[in-house]
Amino acid sequence: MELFWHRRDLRLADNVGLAAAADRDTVVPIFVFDDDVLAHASDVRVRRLLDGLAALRDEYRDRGSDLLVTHGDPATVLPRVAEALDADRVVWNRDYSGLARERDAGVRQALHDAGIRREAHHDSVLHTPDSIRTNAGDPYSVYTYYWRKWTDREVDPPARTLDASDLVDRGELVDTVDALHAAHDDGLRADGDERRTTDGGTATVTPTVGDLPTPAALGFAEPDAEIGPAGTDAARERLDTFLAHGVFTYDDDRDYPAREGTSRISTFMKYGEIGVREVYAATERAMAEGRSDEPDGPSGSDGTDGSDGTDEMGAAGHVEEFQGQLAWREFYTQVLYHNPEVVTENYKEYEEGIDWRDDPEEIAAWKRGETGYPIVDAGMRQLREEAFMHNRVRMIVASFLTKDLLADWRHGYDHFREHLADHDTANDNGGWQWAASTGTDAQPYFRIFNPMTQGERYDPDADYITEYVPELRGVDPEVIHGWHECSPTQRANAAPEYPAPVVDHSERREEALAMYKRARGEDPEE
Ligand SMILES: Cc1cc2nc3c(=O)[nH]c(=O)nc-3n(C[C@H](O)[C@H](O)[C@H](O)COP(=O)(O)OP(=O)(O)OC[C@H]3O[C@@H](n4cnc5c(N)ncnc54)[C@H](O)[C@@H]3O)c2cc1C
Repeated sequence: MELFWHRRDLRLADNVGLAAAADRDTVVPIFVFDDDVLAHASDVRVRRLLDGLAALRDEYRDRGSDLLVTHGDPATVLPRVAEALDADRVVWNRDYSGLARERDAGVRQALHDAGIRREAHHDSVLHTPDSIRTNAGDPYSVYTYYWRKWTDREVDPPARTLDASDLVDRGELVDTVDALHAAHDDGLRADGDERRTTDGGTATVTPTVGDLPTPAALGFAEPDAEIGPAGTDAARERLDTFLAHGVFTYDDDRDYPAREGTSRISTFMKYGEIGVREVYAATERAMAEGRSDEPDGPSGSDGTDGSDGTDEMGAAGHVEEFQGQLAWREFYTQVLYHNPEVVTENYKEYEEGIDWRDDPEEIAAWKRGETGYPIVDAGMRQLREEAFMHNRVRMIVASFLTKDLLADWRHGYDHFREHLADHDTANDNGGWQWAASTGTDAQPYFRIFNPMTQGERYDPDADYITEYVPELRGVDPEVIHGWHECSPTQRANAAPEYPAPVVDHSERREEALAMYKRARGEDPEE
């Protein structure tokens, strides 16, 4: 029997490590609540994780098995459980952040010391972080070049889905765990301290069969945000709906937050409830179907003339654009893998360092969604309400924090980390450093989003804005997009509850340029 350690791969389909274990022997799956990981978690993400685990456990139960659940240091728990179950091997899928790699090295060592075989697989990306490098052998720091190689590579098909015959029967699991508990109680009588975790907590090291803790038991509260459904079925439903319709207009719609123009699969991907090979294979099928549906035969990003009613890009081109987002995810994964310090440090250093203004009141107004810049406030409120924010709006609010409020990107990253259900260290950090002009392939420092024109262009009827900012409902979109130019009386007449802009964009733009010039060691007056 093999013990499979689930982490960010809460699924039985297209799970490389799980399938490899099942190809050799029957499998017992386990999830370990690790205090070191929980120390970086948030109410939103703990709730979402528990929902994902419940869906995973139900899939095991549907197959006559169950998920073992325990709490403690994996380096202590896993050898102990593996020994108790007499498992031949402990198997997991790799995680690429610095913290995860440190933890995994500790677990590998502990298993080695206990004489237990162990095996780690690449699973969460199509192409491993080390596999795509420049011709000189360096990791890529510019996405466009990375993408060219990424898109040329062969892709593995989805790994097989486990069925009941791959799994240890639930009854057997219950008996084994009962025996473990009995042995544990003997141990408790012997030394009285067996149930304590390495950091002195009160975790139950001995696993339960499928019992999930409440957020409170893990030290977290129920979040206020409405978090969407979890699990592989929900992920597939979302993806299928998107690939049947939205993907064929992806490049036209993806920047408009009021349209359902993107897949919204990021949270499922974050928890690994759908495998990336499965997603990719589905996009390839959509691409083939899109091509065959086009009246004049295949077309792509090389272009049709649009005269036949298809848009210029062609259906396949839209699908390829969507695949490009999967490549962004892998691009940022390899950035984090090769530069684990970016979690707290600028990727791109400025000679003199950036002298951020960091005004606490302005940052607080940004967090509350009360900056008086409607598109920014709508995004910040969507984040609190849905634990999600549209990509275009993430870029706008990130630019606003760093280049209008002149606040360090780390304030924004921490806030997103707390509130986003799809928070992914690599993507979140990559997005923030891009916006702050400190990252790989970054937005040049002199390119500064104008929040009013962004709102006007991407939410012309203010549908997105008024969905999340009720104070502006019923106000003419022109007034909304011109809010910064309105007089106090006009504002009081149109939407008395909505605040005036906290800063003047034009002034702050100049200050931002000067701040970055100083950071570059240049004279801001020149
Ligand atoms: C400041 C900032 C912070 C961000 N934080 C995160 C984060 O914590 N987690 C996260 O998954 N994405 C993050 N993104 C990227 C992007 O905003 C989200 O992936 C996207 O909005 C998710 O919606 P979707 O699934 O509908 O995307 P779609 O447009 O349907 O894209 C499909 C998938 O591709 C990936 N993807 C799309 N855009 C990007 C991107 N720019 N970078 C990396 N991967 C991408 C995601 O896995 C996404 O689910 C951030 C972007 C910015 C600017």
